Amino acid sequence: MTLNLYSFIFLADAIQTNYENKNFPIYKALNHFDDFYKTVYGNKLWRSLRLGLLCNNKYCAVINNYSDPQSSIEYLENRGALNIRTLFELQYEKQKLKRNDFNTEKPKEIIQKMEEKMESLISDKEKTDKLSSIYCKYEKVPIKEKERVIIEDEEETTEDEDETRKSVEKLSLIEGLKDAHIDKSRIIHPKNSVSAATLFEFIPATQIKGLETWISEVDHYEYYKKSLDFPINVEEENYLNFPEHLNVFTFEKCNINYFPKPSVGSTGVLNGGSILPVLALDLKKGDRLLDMCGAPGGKSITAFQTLMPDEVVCNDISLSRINRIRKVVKEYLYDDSTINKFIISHQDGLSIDKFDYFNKILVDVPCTNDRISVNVNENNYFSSNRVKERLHLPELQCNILTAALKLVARGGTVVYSTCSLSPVQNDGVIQMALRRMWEETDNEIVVNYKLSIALYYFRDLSQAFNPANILYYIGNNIGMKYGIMVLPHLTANFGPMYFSKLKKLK
Ligand SMILES: C[S@@+](CC[C@H](N)C(=O)[O-])C[C@H]1O[C@@H](n2cnc3c(N)ncnc32)[C@H](O)[C@@H]1O
Repeated sequence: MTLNLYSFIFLADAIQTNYENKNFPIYKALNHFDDFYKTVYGNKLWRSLRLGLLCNNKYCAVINNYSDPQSSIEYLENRGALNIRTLFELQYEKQKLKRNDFNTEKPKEIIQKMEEKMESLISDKEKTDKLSSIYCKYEKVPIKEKERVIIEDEEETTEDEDETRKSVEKLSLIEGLKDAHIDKSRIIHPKNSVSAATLFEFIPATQIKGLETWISEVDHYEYYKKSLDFPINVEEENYLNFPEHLNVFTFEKCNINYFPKPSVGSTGVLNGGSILPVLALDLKKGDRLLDMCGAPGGKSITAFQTLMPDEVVCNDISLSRINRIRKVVKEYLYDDSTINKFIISHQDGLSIDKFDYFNKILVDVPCTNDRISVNVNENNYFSSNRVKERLHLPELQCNILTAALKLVARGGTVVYSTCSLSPVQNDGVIQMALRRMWEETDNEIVVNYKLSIALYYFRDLSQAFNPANILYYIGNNIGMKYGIMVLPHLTANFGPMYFSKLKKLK
């Protein structure tokens, strides 16, 4: 099914009724995000994200190599689904040809052929833009009165005005930095890593302790924004090793087809953004992977399906969620020889003490899970009995990430991810954890900048994840410093999914 205006109106109508009761956590969550994310993303982008969050999200199907992969692949291909690996490979090949030998006739022909092939696979940009403009104007989901007035009165900003605003923001950041006390003697690997000034400017989570009642997330964000700085010039790696045995299918932009219910064990269906943090792990033969907050197991199982790691430990603190992993594993990895390589562990991630054992750690931390928060009342972080827990999330996230950075073997990689749009839970936590590592250990950690975008220096999205733009709506100019963000969008309704890659040099 291809998305058109009518399906959009239908979707928007369907979601309206859920927001009538102001005591519902989903109403509170939406209200909170309206206040906070408008200041972060700007009114126009937030309205588009909001609509994406409120509509059905898009999925990916991961082929189970322990079932009958070939027939599942054929089945999905016949339904018009795309293998994400094929898209990555095509796009990389194109990039390489353009880079290496752009002047000879042959590569040009090949590039043209590839472009034709890509065009036949993905929707044309014109269609996507048209759709975006339709749903950005269409507002059916309730919004607060004061905001409604602003929206109605608001004039659209022109591109020129946007550029001016960006350069003013950039200038004020640079000005702010001039005043900062920079102790240059403490800067490690100035080219590759985070400067001391950056680390020390950020408000530590511990200082927020006890002040939750009066530091709003918006103020926290303002504080954090001040510490965005410095241009980075590193050798970039341009290509990602897409594991050859990992087959993940989805539909192109604007196509909102659903996957049919798979026969048990043949394919696993997961939120489409989830595959990207797994790819960021860059799994190699012999790796030992710890998925520190692993339940219900979607990412662990995807990592296992690469057939690369010697061992995958899927850990979680919650027994009920651990039981869910057990069920999923029974369905998907029923081969006894594989069970020994896929280990389920039930403990607090903070107390795991197998130091220097794992060379890859995934920390998919508990977070506000924005899509769930605005759609499901049950067990919602915005219910009144979970306020404190919610406000402590960045602190918990920072503790878990710091524990993973301490645990991972030297030379190893930690990938941090959330499904929140909040910069405090994303780049903010990375920055807090880097600061703690700096203070508490002698380790040298670098954020893998090949994966990051620095808005204020207009660096492009890294080459490595460039092909993902074909399927996902990736936030290119949204001020992300340490990671990549998949944004919800009606034409590609994945995410939100933020991920960042950190390496322990020594
Ligand atoms: C976002 S979910 C993980 C989803 C999972 N990675 C997947 O792809 O299916 C976060 C998980 O963190 C777990 N968690 C929270 N605190 C934890 C801790 N201290 N140690 C380990 N797990 C924790 C929660 O129980 C929850 O299952």
